[in-house]
Amino acid sequence: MKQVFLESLSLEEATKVLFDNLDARGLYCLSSEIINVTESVGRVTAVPIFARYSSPFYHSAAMDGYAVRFAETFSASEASPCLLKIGQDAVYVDTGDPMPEGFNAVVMIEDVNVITGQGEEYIEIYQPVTPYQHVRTIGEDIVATELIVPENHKIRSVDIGAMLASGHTEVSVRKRPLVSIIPTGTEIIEPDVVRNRPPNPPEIIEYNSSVLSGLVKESGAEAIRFPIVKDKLDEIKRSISMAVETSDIVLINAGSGRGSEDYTLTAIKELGEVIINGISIKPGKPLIVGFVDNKPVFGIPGYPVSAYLTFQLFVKPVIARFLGIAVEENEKIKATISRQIASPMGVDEFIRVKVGVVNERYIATPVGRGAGLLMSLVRADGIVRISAHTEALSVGTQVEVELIRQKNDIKNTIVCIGSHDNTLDILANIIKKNYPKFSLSSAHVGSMGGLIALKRGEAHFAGTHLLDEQSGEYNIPFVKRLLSDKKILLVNLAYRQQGLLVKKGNPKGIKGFKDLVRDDVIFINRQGGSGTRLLLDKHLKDLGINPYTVKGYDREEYTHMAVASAVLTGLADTGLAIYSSANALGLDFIPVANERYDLAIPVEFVDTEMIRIILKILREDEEFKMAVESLGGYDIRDMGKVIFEG
Ligand SMILES: Nc1nc2c(c(=O)[nH]1)N[C@H]1C(S)=C(S)[C@@H](COP(=O)(O)OP(=O)(O)OC[C@H]3O[C@@H](n4cnc5c(N)ncnc54)[C@H](O)[C@@H]3O)O[C@H]1N2
Ligand code: MOO
Repeated sequence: MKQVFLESLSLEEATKVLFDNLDARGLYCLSSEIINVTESVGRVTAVPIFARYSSPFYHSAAMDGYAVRFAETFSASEASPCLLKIGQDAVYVDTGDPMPEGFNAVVMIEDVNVITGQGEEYIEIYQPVTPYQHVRTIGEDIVATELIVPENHKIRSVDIGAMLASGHTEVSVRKRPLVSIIPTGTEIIEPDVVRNRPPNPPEIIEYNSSVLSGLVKESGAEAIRFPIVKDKLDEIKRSISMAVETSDIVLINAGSGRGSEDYTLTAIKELGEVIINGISIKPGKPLIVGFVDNKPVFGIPGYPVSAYLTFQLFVKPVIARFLGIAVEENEKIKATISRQIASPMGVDEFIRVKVGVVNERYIATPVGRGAGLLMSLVRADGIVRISAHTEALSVGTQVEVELIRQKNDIKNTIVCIGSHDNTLDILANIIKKNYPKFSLSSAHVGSMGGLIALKRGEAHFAGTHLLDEQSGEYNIPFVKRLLSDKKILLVNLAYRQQGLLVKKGNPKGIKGFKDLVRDDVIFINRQGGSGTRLLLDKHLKDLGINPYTVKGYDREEYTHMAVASAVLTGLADTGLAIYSSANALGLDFIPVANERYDLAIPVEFVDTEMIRIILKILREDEEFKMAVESLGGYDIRDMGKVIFEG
């Protein structure tokens, strides 16, 4: 059965519908269970915990020394010390010892002088002792009956200590919600299958259920992963029925769309009731929510980012409700957006961003937007919500970013915006390995985009390889022109070979740029403003080729690897990219130019720890040099050398 309509609710409407339904169905906190206090970290108390005993529960010595009766020391002074007989008027105690009966103060061992006379030992005290000096009195820490932690409190290690100290060995906690996760899809295979063979089309390695399981555990619940279910209505219904019997919440992953093999909606409808069928958010639009046997059942969309977001927005709050706690919110910061983002009206869009601190401003750079791009989440530092009423965010707009990484990590992120080069990944790894406090974030917007980012103060450095048509000189003319108001240091990273990538064996017999106009040759281009694009345009111009006679000239990719991948998968016959990308994917390479790739660094940053680390690696790190050379196609003779300063 094909279902075409999505009655999309807004995020707020959908949230209200869900929680109203939970209210109406009487679904609040789960019941409780008794567990050992020692195993209770992370659990949520179901009752308030009051101290059974005081701590300490007897007066005890707080210091090593002598227990005394303070009244006997009133007259003590330097000139006439008070003499107390050990064993009678002074009793030796160690820290923590119960105070001997009748004694009410302790003098530290370093403040007395022990003297011997007539076979007896005495201590000399030089000043009066105050009542209960250096004595931990009963209940100093915890007084019997006092509240240790309230109900609905997430237990931390220190709480465990206080519960034990006050006489509790067991604690009543909320049951962990059991969340069943059912991956669906005829094309989905268990990850183990690819241990011994590569995956074949149309297979997809199943990973969403593991991501969701992790999120479930992080939210304080327990995950039960069901076996993969094929796209068959009966099988899906059977799994849901089993799941609702044993769990509190059910997640069905994929099949929430409206394709011919998407059965989630029908399955929930036939077993129970659907309350939400689509929401106006992106990604995550096809979310389905229903109830089967009074248990919430979520149809989580198949695309990984959609799955992640709908979990965070809808499932996590339900887990929190079942646990009786408030949803833990991530920290939010204000940041300046470094790239224009258009967003459809009427839809709340969630953009993943990288965040860095440049010149004491938070800068947010969007990463890939597709709902299928799991790496956009792996790379992201935060998420920006673009409201349904906003059509576009222009460069420089202040936005609120919900952080999904620690603020401190973000402060120690070295921000590189500019041209893409595979060595930047190696650099990122060496930085993390040798200087774990720091990390490198590189956004690939092309050489020109990188220089513009430096101009706007949005990056610590930019990778650039811009060939000036007139002078034949790399980078310097562009830095002078675009960054005339800034002092810039150009430091060489490497010389690298650019060339045409073709499938192994060069099936179309491509020899050079002249072949790009052939009818049977489809090209894949790089985005405007990238150095590679300028290189192509210069060569086409020199050869008198009109770019629009090149088929595929208007299809743009953002990285060398994306070009290589387009050639490998047959989306294009050829594209211009660096040798290492051909090498990485086993493509043939027709060299056309040897270009200089430099790092443009604003002089104001040269003395920062971040840039000192980068320069040190370029100049001294043998491991880095070897790794770059092993990529192939790089000449590192000038690596780390200052090419220009001005
Ligand atoms: N004609 C339309 N097509 C689609 C629409 C639409 O409105 N009209 N919406 C798109 C959106 S938005 C989403 S999101 C997806 C929803 O897809 P489903 O929930 O039906 O999921 P599938 O199509 O079965 O799978 C999509 C995709 O997700 C990956 N996947 C699925 N399960 C797993 C898993 N367990 N582990 C890893 N990856 C998984 C896989 O790449 C699937 O290809 O529909 C769009 N289509
Ligand atoms: O809305 Mo879908 O969830 O973008 O991927």
